[in-house]
Amino acid sequence: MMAKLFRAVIMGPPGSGKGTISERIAQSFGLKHLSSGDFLRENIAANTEAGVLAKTYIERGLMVPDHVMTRLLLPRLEEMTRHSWLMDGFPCTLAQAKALNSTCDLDLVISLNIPYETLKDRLSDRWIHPASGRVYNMGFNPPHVQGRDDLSGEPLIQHDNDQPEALVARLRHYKDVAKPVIDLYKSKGILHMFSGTETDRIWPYINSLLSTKIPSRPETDTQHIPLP
Ligand SMILES: Nc1ccn([C@H]2C[C@H](O)[C@@H](COP(=O)(O)OP(=O)(O)OP(=O)(O)O)O2)c(=O)n1
Ligand SMILES: Nc1nc2c(ncn2[C@@H]2O[C@H](COP(=O)(O)OP(=O)(O)O)[C@@H](O)[C@H]2O)c(=O)[nH]1
Repeated sequence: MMAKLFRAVIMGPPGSGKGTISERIAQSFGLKHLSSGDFLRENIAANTEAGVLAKTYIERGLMVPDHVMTRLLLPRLEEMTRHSWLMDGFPCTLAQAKALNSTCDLDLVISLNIPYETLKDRLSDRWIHPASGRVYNMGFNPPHVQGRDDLSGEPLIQHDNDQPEALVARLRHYKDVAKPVIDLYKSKGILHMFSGTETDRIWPYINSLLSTKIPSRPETDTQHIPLP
């Protein structure tokens, strides 16, 4: 018999560790990690209609509008009816949360609450391998060779909007748009908030929460199937 499917969302401001923790969850529990940022970048690279549109916003440092995000993400989730997944970076707004609600029932929402100073330090030190989305931090998880991706050896880059000047505005925006989303999930009784300054100290709590919700690794046999 197939294990019950499990659907979760991870929320948090830029730099809060969504990507890092999502990778740990995917590894430990066999959920598929869906990253809205990676998905946007794939669509931009493939020049899809929605990708071309999304690019015009991202290039200007703006959030992609709700209707573009939902048009991109919801069909993808509908293809995932037989998978357990963890979504990172979507929903960002109440409109996105409502659209997601009409597509599927979430089991759990993780919200990361990390102090501003910590976010600032982490992001100014964040290096990314653009092709894969692999993320490094010069202190926390440095690449084996400085400035190079561990697997491909290709150069790492930094995002301009990870620098402190852009961060204050990004955080303010996150707080404004995330509040009603967090309230919605709180009212549904599925929100779990984690606070702290170190991923390694938060992780054991998330790990034990998920262990109570996902008794055995679901879909261990399908987790390596490439994304549809
Ligand atoms: N629901 C979403 C998710 C993402 N984006 C946009 C804003 C980002 O600039 C871009 C890339 O998404 P990422 O999640 O990869 O962006 P960051 O890495 O900059 O965000 P974070 O720092 O939160 O990981 O897509 C958006 O408009 N709406
Ligand atoms: N110093 C430090 N860096 C961390 C920690 N957790 C994550 N990072 C790094 O902080 C940056 C932001 O993390 P990321 O997972 O990309 O966050 P996201 O923006 O929420 O997806 C990355 O460079 C991570 O490698 C931590 O506990 N300490």
